[in-house]
Amino acid sequence: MATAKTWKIAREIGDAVIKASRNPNRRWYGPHMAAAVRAISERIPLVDFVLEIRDARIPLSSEYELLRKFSPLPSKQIIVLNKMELAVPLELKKCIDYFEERNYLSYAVNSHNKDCVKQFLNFLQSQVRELHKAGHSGHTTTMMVLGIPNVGKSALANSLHHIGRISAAEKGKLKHTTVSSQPGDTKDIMSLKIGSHPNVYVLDTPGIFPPNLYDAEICAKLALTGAIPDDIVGELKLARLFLMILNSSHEYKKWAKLCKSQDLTESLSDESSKSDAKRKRQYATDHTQDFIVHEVRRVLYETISAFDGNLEDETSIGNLIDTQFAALRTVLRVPEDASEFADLRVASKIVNLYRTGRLGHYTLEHVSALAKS
Ligand SMILES: Nc1nc2c(ncn2[C@@H]2O[C@H](COP(=O)(O)OP(=O)(O)OP(=O)(O)O)[C@@H](O)[C@H]2O)c(=O)[nH]1
Repeated sequence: MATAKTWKIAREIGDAVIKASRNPNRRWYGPHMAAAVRAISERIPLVDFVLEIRDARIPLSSEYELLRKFSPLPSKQIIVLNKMELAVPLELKKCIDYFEERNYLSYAVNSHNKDCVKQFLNFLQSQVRELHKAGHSGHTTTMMVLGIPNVGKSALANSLHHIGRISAAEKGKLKHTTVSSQPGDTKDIMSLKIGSHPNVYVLDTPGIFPPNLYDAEICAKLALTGAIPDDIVGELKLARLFLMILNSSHEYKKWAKLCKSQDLTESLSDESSKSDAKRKRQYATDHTQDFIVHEVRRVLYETISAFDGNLEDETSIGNLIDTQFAALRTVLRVPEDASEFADLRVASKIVNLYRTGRLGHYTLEHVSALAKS
């Protein structure tokens, strides 16, 4: 995953996903996906651009394989590596170079960042101008946003629509396409205007997987990044896989200063100190979440640093993860009486912290692996 190593737990997760995809009661490729594929295939010959959205953490595994099945395809196809802030910056740069060397147009973006979306919009406008110079005669340019579930298609379409250069009257009637942390929530194609003079529209589409998934390692990456519904695998396994990756990476070393600097837990418990009381007010109100993240990082750093087992060995790391789960219960304030579900609650929070980028940057596949394909 983060390295070339394939963990046993990753294979278990991948196998569970493949099994679910073939279970007639669980299959996500149901009638709604078949209908969405039909609707996309009818409209795709009419659009000027395709924006293929991928997850920057898994730039290959999040490929939208179905794209090659549609015909005719517009000549302009852009690979958009979304959630760029969650990936390792150097790996992202290598990935963009990798696509460029193979004559793919690609662009990295964070759909939640206004400046980043503005720059992307400028890039799209330049592509529209190129299209017009090349003889595109229409007054309207249409781009279709495609991708597997949960890669951020709707979030990007919304951000482009909100930031786009459209008239004040139109700004008063802004639309929203559904953004959700659950995969598969976009059900229909929706058109959003992102520019005027000339008019530019994006068509947001439902996320689609191919009917059958085969590769367990790819499926594990899709599950960890949130493309597959969590209940198929269970958050416990996902959290353990993430900790496996974290424990065998160097990311945690960035948190060394958290232990060397003042211990926030101790300082917060010292009610008599005026400055501590001030800090406590700060963290107990608006910054509770920041404080928890700080503490989670500290606990992870300390448990890894104190570990004298083999960080290359899965069974050995498994023991470390057990210790981390126990230590995280306190930090994450999992109530004592919830012991039966305590690990589940810890797991759920760890998965959430990972997916929102608060536990560091992880690119789960590297250009060296891509180069083999
Ligand atoms: N960190 C981060 N999260 C993002 C970004 N873009 C989208 N998200 C989050 O990713 C999740 C999925 O976003 P959506 O826009 O609903 O994804 P989608 O591809 O339209 O999903 P489907 O409806 O399954 O096709 C949501 O929780 C978003 O807030 C991004 O650039 N960075």
